[in-house]
Amino acid sequence: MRATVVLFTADLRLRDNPVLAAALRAAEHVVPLFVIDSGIAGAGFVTPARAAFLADCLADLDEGLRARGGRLIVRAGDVVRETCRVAAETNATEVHLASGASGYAQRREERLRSALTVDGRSLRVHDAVTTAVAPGVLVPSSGNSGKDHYAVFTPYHRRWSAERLRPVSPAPRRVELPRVRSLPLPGPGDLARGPAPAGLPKGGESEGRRRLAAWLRSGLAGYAAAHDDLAADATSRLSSYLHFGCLSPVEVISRARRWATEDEPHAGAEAFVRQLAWRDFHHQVLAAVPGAAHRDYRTRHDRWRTDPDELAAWRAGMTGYPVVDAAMRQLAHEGWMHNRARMLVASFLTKTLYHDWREGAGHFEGLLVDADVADNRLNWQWVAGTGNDTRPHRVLNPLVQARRFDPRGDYVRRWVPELAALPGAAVHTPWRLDGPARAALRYPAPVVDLTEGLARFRRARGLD
Ligand SMILES: Cc1cc2nc3c(=O)[nH]c(=O)nc-3n(C[C@H](O)[C@H](O)[C@H](O)COP(=O)(O)OP(=O)(O)OC[C@H]3O[C@@H](n4cnc5c(N)ncnc54)[C@H](O)[C@@H]3O)c2cc1C
Repeated sequence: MRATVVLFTADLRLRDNPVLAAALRAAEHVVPLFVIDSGIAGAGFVTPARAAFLADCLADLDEGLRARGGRLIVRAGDVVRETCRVAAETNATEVHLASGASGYAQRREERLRSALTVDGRSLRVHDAVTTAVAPGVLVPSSGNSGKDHYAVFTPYHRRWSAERLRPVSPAPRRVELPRVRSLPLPGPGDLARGPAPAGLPKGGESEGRRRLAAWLRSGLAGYAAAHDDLAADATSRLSSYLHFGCLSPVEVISRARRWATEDEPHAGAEAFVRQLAWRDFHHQVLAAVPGAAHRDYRTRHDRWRTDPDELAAWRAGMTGYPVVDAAMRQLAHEGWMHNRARMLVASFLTKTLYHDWREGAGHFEGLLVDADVADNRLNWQWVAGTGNDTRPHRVLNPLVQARRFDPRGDYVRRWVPELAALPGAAVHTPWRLDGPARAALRYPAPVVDLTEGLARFRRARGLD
């Protein structure tokens, strides 16, 4: 019987997975393979939070495959060597893989293609698996964008919105496997050392689908009005499920759009789908400019400050600016942070303190479950003004942001217990308390004066 291999990467799902569907069409026997990739672990990308989430994803995928007559085959080591080995052991003629945007994913694809060709096998790469619209599909005809990608979101979004998405496909009924050796399914401790954050969500396709259904039922309607409200926690929290591919972006978008037309055109669905366009936007930028993971996309000739104490205070949520500290503590506790909070802590680090965006991106990657090279690195660059923001020098004032997006102070009180007794918006300005009340809080004084920070940034960028 003919066999083919599916190499699962950032597409850990059975439903609406074009990679798996194509492999099943191509051969009677399919080997669903996951390689615990020494290259990814070696790059420090498998943190305790992501290891715990990934272990859940693999267990759920295995369960789904077993219910269909198969199971997940697990190997460990160099991803190319192990994949070729499995293909040889099972006499597979083809390997199927989802395309990826990062430099690592692009190199993996090239290496795999050459190694398989040497063995007389072929690699089939599938697009629109990890993104809704594949990088390179939408290319600007002219203007202030790159040649092979859009550098500005608004025109990209216009084209993206008009794009017809492929139809959503169901999970396969049966997956038949040839005889093949597998390692046991890894637990979190086999993938990374150290404890995962206490507030970590469960990973996997089943959990992702439960959350998507609940979100469409009772979250989406209020999204446009409430998504920026820090205390309301009114966003989908689907990012980690999308990052690991437990959910298909095509399916999420299609269901949100269908929900909107059933319930008449809806601002909530539109605003939500727009955020998913941002995701594709960053992926197409990174696919065209993989070096933007490490280098300025648009240099501003910054000579970033280094101050280890300031950086440590920012990381620990001890800057003396309550909304910044609340967000940094939420990150440490949950492995997730609200988008508005990500923007304001990133602006605080890169503009008010004027530290290198790579410091912040690296810290986020150490803790975020949804940490994604494209979304993390390019959002950091967007906020730092070295990326695709059309207003690269804007600075978010944490006090103004706090009053606007946490007007009653509930978000801060939830995450900064030292300040829990301060009422209403007074929680945002603890430095205004008189001496003894202030000292009793055991909460640090601000690490920087906002006016001075702003002036320093403007001087550094040559704006004054
Ligand atoms: C400095 C910084 C770093 C970030 N790092 C990441 C990251 O590593 N991984 C990641 O998935 N997102 C990242 N984001 C984007 C965004 O903050 C998260 O996707 C969002 O907070 C996830 O919560 P949610 O699923 O509830 O989002 P929702 O508001 O429900 O949005 C729905 C989905 O749209 C996508 N999305 C939303 N906003 C953005 C955005 N600005 N850019 C790209 N995609 C977006 C996500 O997939 C998200 O799940 C970052 C943003 C900033 C400012």
